[in-house]
Amino acid sequence: MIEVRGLTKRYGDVLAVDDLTFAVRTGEVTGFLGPNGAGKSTTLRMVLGLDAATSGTATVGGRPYADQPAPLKAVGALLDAGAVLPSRTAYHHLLALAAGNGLPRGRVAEVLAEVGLEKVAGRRTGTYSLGMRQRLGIAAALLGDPPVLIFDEPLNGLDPEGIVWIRGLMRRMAAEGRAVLMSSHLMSEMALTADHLIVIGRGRLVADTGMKDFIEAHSVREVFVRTPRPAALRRLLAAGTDVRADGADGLVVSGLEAAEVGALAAAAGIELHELTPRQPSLEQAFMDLTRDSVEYQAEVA
Ligand SMILES: Nc1ncnc2c1ncn2[C@@H]1O[C@H](COP(=O)(O)OP(=O)(O)OP(=O)(O)O)[C@@H](O)[C@H]1O
Repeated sequence: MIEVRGLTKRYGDVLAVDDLTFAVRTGEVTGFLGPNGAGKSTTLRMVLGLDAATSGTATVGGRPYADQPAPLKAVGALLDAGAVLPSRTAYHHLLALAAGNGLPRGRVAEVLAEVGLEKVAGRRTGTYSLGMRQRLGIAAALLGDPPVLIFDEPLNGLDPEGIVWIRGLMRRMAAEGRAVLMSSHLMSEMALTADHLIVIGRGRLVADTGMKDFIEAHSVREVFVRTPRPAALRRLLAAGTDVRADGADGLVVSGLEAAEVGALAAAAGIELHELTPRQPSLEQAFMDLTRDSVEYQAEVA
């Protein structure tokens, strides 16, 4: 439903998006990941016709955004939740959008209910919190009941209840057969929400793969083990195994399963107080994969 082919954007000397090709399928939530400055927002702006591509194409449902006869019915997007007139009420903001796009007024009440803003719909948006503005932006995206939804950092400013709500909304929109593309830097939430991932770094495609495959392919399986004799266990495990200390009596072992570590320790008579396989995380996989394409980085101990 969203197709990006050879998409490139140059700002002077900066190659913000570099020959990017990917597709976003219906019935799935696709996570759009990349370090700061990777080119995510620039890509989304080009898909939505807000920025002209230097070369390449981006289409939604087979057409460039500019050629959509009814854009809000083709694609709903939340890019910048601040882009609302502060003197307008949420109700009038949505009503103006509906009128301008030939949508029935009844949709306004429906989407306000969907995002939980009915009670505050008569307030000026200038008085809204960031989380309320995010919800209003999502209401606007849903107004035309589009088959394609694009959300740039929709979790910004949302409280824990709001984050869980977004997760449910995205999953439901995908289950209804829509294509949902969402960017976020919150990896734990992305891991719970997305089925598929598009990862970019310095404007280039780094990965286009299923969530599970991505985590498995880019993370190392580790086992945490606690013992009163860490030095003895370490000597035992040394050959071919990567072992590092974690606290006074803990070791993190990669390259062996928990059962193998347990068996080796038992055979040598080394007492264990804990033996825990560590689940590989999206965060770790993402950081390992994009380490070389991070532009702005502080040293992390
Ligand atoms: N209007 C512009 N003029 C010049 N350079 C720009 C412009 N917009 C973006 N860039 C540059 O293009 C690159 C990609 O920026 P973009 O905002 O698309 O990244 P991003 O992946 O969305 O980052 P973040 O995660 O920080 O939001 C950056 O180097 C940025 O400085």
